[in-house]
Amino acid sequence: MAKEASNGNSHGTTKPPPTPSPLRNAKFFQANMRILVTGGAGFIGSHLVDRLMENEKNEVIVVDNYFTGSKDNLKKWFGHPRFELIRHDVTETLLVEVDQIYHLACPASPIFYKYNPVKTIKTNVIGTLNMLGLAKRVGARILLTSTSEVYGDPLVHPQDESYWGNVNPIGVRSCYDEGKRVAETLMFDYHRQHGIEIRIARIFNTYGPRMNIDDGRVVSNFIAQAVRGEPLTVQAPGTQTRSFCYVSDMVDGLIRLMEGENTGPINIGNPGEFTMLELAETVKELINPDVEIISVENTPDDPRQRKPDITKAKELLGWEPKIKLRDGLPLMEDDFRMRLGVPRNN
Ligand SMILES: NC(=O)c1ccc[n+]([C@@H]2O[C@H](COP(=O)([O-])OP(=O)(O)OC[C@H]3O[C@@H](n4cnc5c(N)ncnc54)[C@H](O)[C@@H]3O)[C@@H](O)[C@H]2O)c1
Ligand SMILES: O=C(O)[C@H]1O[C@H](OP(=O)(O)OP(=O)(O)OC[C@H]2O[C@@H](n3ccc(=O)[nH]c3=O)[C@H](O)[C@@H]2O)[C@H](O)[C@@H](O)[C@@H]1O
Repeated sequence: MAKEASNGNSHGTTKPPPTPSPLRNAKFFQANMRILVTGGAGFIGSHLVDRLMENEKNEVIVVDNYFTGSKDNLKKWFGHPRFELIRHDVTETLLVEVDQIYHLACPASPIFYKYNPVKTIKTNVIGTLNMLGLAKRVGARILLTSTSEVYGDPLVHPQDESYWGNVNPIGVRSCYDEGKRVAETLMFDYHRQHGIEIRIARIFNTYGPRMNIDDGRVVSNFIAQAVRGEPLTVQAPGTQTRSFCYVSDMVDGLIRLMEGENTGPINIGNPGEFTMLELAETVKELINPDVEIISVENTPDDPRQRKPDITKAKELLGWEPKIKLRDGLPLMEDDFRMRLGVPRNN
């Protein structure tokens, strides 16, 4: 029986997890860890798959509907005997036999999650329900990639995991932030009611190679604009802050959370905090000093400040980010220049 450590968030009596498949004790049992990654063709998911595939004991199954992800992100694994890719929408049930589930499937960029808000909420609620049902049937441990958006426009700064948030339930971002809040609730209800082993990561703004060029998120926008020689569009007022985590640090944090004994929720992010104006100035200085910085209209309910308190991640996972923004941006620039076909001048 797997031990489930409490971290103070796991209220009430917890049932033991369901018995894993009898194959686990079979004579010819193959010791590989079968890992499902939903949303594995996306930005963070594909980097996670790369890291999981480095371990020869892992078999990785990706399911994705390619709404914002792309097969291109995974092409180096096509044909690999430990890798499988399935076109599937998580709002439909899925029958696979796995030991762990990293549940990432959900559009993450505001322009994409607002494009079809009803589908976004279905993905968060029905998709998470389906993955929890799968975890229950096969006795798998499941990790949800939740978000700092569960804190809404936070009135507490920096945000620690005990803060319940300040979220507009009927706004244009609600399909995503309220959707993730329900997904977290479902995770804890399955944990308490059915003994499922759960892990919840609250991810703060993550950036790195493979983000969609027209993704709409701020780091990818600014880098694409700087590489193309276009003005950097700072949405007003520009004093709003974010904290940016490089994707390799994020993947490391997610794997530590999955492998550790704490349910979470645990903030995973880089506490270095920047205004959007500071970010634009840094991108301009590092990538293209000739570009202009302009102010453009913002979207409703944009959080005014965001910075993770990562005390819990440090203490419980022994994790903290290693890559500073000034070191991460040039790594992303290389990838964007290659995909945009714009070489460096020097
Ligand atoms: N990148 C960030 O800054 C950030 C911050 C907080 C939380 N997160 C969370 O991390 C996860 C991954 O984010 P990302 O930045 O890699 O985004 P992404 O858009 O690149 O990846 C999401 C993936 O999920 C797939 N997907 C979407 N809906 C699906 C559905 N119904 N069925 C199957 N697949 C579906 C997409 O096609 C895509 O491949 C998301 O759950 C997101 O909410 C990301
Ligand atoms: O980390 C998180 O929890 C969340 O962060 C982001 O949401 P957001 O912070 O709004 O991301 P961006 O769209 O990159 O916006 C960041 C800031 O940059 C500003 N911005 C964006 C784009 C742009 O061109 N210019 C610009 O100034 C926005 O107004 C906002 O204040 C992600 O897109 C969510 O998926 C994720 O869950």
